Amino acid sequence: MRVRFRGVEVREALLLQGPAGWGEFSPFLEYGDAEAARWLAAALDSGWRPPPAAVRDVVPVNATVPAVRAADVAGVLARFDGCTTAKVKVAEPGQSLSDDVARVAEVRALLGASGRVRVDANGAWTVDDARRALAALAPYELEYAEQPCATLPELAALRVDLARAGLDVLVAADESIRKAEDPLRVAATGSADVVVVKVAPLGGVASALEVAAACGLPVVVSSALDTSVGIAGGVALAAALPVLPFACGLGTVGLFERDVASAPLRPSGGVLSVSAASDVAPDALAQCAAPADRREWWLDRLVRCYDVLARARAETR
Ligand SMILES: O=C(O)CCC(=O)c1ccccc1C(=O)O
Ligand SMILES: [Mg+2]
Repeated sequence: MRVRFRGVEVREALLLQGPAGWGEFSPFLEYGDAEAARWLAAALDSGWRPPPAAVRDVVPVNATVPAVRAADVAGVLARFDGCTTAKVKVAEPGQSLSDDVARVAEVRALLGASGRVRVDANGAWTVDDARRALAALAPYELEYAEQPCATLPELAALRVDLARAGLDVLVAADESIRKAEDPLRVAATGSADVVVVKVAPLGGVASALEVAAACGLPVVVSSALDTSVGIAGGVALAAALPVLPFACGLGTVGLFERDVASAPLRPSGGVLSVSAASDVAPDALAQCAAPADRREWWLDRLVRCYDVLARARAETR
């Protein structure tokens, strides 16, 4: 990583190659096998099943701004060519609301009035914190706040509070979709206006497409900090959605120092092209190769997660 992002400084991924292409298995290191197994289902889906039919040629992409100092915002935005929407991380542990306000103000100043700015608190705020923070951020006209609070009842309560306070900011659900037993509860309980849909944690493009359709809410496709292999899955999902009202969080290859593809899937002119082939390049792969002990760790994890999937499939038979 160029900049530390959600505590990650080195991003690790296991890539596998199937008859339909490459697949990425890169659950975060702290995830247990049950959660990581869904990411494996996505990798297998990508390697063994062709993507769904695309209904668009390009996918608009947002810049992703980690919880950096305001002075470092320009350098981050420069890595997202032509992106006029930015997602800004807020509520970082150890930082204060004034850090968030300064970072968001800088993003708004650099994007100008026609840019779109959203924030992501990763569930760190209470309902009161969120109302206070979103009031302080109101001058910067946010398009939405992603996972402002952790739970569905809090998100639902916040939506009511924001409306009462005349604060006109949409609430988006991310963790409440990707880490939930039942991702459809977000929509069913009126807990969000927008849903963030990620291919890997939802078990693949086909199942993410089903979740998106069943939610019946506007969808933003976002990355899980994937290599170009995983990003290609996000692009396939975004390309297949009947409507795509927001820029997608698929520009994150720009946060990496290196990537595994010959032509890394980084946005140009604010978009990713749906047809852009991104072949895994042997020399790029070699440059990203993990040390032997990490390789062993990932292969063990792969075997354990495959076992989780195989057992789940045997049960449903
Ligand atoms: O949405 C984006 O702009 C990029 C993706 C992103 O923020 C992300 C990437 C990996 C893990 C968690 C998150 C997140 O949205 O919280
Ligand atoms: Mg998020």
